[in-house]
Amino acid sequence: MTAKIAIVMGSKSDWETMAPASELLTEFNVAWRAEVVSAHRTPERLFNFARNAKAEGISLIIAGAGGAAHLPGMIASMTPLPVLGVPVQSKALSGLDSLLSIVQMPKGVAVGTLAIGAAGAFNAALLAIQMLAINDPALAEKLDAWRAQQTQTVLDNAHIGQHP
Ligand SMILES: Nc1c(C(=O)O)ncn1[C@@H]1O[C@H](COP(=O)(O)O)[C@@H](O)[C@H]1O
Repeated sequence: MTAKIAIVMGSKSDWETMAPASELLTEFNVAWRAEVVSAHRTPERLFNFARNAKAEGISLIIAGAGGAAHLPGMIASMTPLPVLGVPVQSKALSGLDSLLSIVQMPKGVAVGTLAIGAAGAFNAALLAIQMLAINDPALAEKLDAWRAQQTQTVLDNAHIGQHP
């Protein structure tokens, strides 16, 4: 099965952050593939990946990077596919550097930026599923069920305490 979603990251050390995206996609049976692509360390690999992603059947790219996180923006500059950027938490600046370098794109090249860390990666996958569901009724039905279940879980645990 050809991957619909590509999850790319600047370093193997980002996988712990990005893995929740792959887990949610698997839960929804959306085909994905994950790989390390670094704008800084492997610029030619970045170029090849971004230039070929659409022809390879990818619909959407989730790109995570930390620190001087130029990866999502550089991919977005070379492909018409939507790119969702995940700021990976950095040691020196706790991910604020990653967030700002992903979110502050120049007008005309878009990256949809998620929250810092694993929750951002998870939500990137959720957004990707929501986008694919627009033209996939079976996926939309699964998504509705997933959301209803999430709401029910919160309601079941809504009572925190009382006195008397
Ligand atoms: N931000 C980027 C890019 C890039 O944007 O091209 N390539 C690697 N990195 C980031 O460097 C951090 C440290 O990487 P190492 O753990 O390999 O030293 C990672 O969070 C990675 O995303």
